[in-house]
Amino acid sequence: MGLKPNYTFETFVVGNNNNLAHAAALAVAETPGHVYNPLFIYGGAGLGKTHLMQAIAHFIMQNNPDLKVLYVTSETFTNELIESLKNQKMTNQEFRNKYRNIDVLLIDDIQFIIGKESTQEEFFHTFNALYDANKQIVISSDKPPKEMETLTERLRTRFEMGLTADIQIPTYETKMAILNKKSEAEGYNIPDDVKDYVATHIKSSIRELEGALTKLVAFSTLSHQPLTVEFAEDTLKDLISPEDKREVTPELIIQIVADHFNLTPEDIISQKRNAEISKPRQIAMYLCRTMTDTPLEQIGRYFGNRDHTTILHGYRKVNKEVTNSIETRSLIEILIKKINPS
Ligand SMILES: Nc1ncnc2c1ncn2[C@@H]1O[C@H](COP(=O)(O)OP(=O)(O)OP(=O)(O)O)[C@@H](O)[C@H]1O
Repeated sequence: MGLKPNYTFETFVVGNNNNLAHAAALAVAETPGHVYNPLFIYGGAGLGKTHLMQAIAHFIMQNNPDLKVLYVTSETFTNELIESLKNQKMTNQEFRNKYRNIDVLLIDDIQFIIGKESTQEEFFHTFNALYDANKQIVISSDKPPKEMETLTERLRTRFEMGLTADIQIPTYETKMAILNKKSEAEGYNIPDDVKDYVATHIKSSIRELEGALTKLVAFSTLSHQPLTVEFAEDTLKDLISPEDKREVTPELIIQIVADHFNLTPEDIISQKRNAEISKPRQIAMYLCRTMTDTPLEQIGRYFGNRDHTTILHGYRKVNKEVTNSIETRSLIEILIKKINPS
């Protein structure tokens, strides 16, 4: 049934992004069919749904070996259903026996069956047969039942009958704990500042977090280079996607421009007209126009409710200087690097 041996509760790091899902999974594993039925776990890609589902399967198989446990992806369920309808490999009766004569059904990535009517229909009957016999059902999905648009109402209400638990994006602390656990398990020796770099820059998926760690260790071993933050920056530049970089906003630009000229953001947005302030202010306006998609009216609001024509004037003035003066050009380049360091 394709279980990964290391997808157990022991290797699963609990953080506040997944503690409800983890507690529910453990409760279900300890007393299948008696607590939350079905248990519906949802969350984004690579956040640990499969790991948790398989941990339930491992736990039950170890502690309750008489129970029949079946873990499948909804893709396998669909493919086997199609085969059975065509009477290939298995008959429809064999299909039903396989999915109904069990004590625990764990079905991963249910979102793949929801667009297909005949599969939904068959799953509906499978669900009812198991549920009526007090058998445990665990389902995972990338979104909660209420957001699954093509799901039939009768399946939606069934999915919501037990407990719905989500897994969120991990916090920095959870990511560090996962990196530590994984390094320990694999015998990696990774400096703390490198782990900190990875945990700070990989934001949305634990799969990517693990991938980054493996890549760093492999590349540093192969190239005989020490594992430093600089090495990590260079090696991981393709993995760190634009959305993982910090967002450039007018506020950030105003802050950085103010810092650069030893001013405060309040100076920049003030009505003061002396050149030491008005010049940096126009540079900030220029950078807001070129580095963000914020409309001029909105930029005006960031600059103490100035009119959009004032912003446009500031932008044009600096733009002209950028074309004509090397100093202004290099100043702008420095500021752009400070705003968007990668
Ligand atoms: N809390 C955690 N502790 C330790 N490892 C974790 C944790 N969460 C996820 N992982 C690891 O991250 C990787 C991705 O997890 P998994 O495959 O379970 O994600 P998923 O949510 O099922 O993703 P998908 O929706 O793409 O199927 C796995 O190697 C898993 O072991």
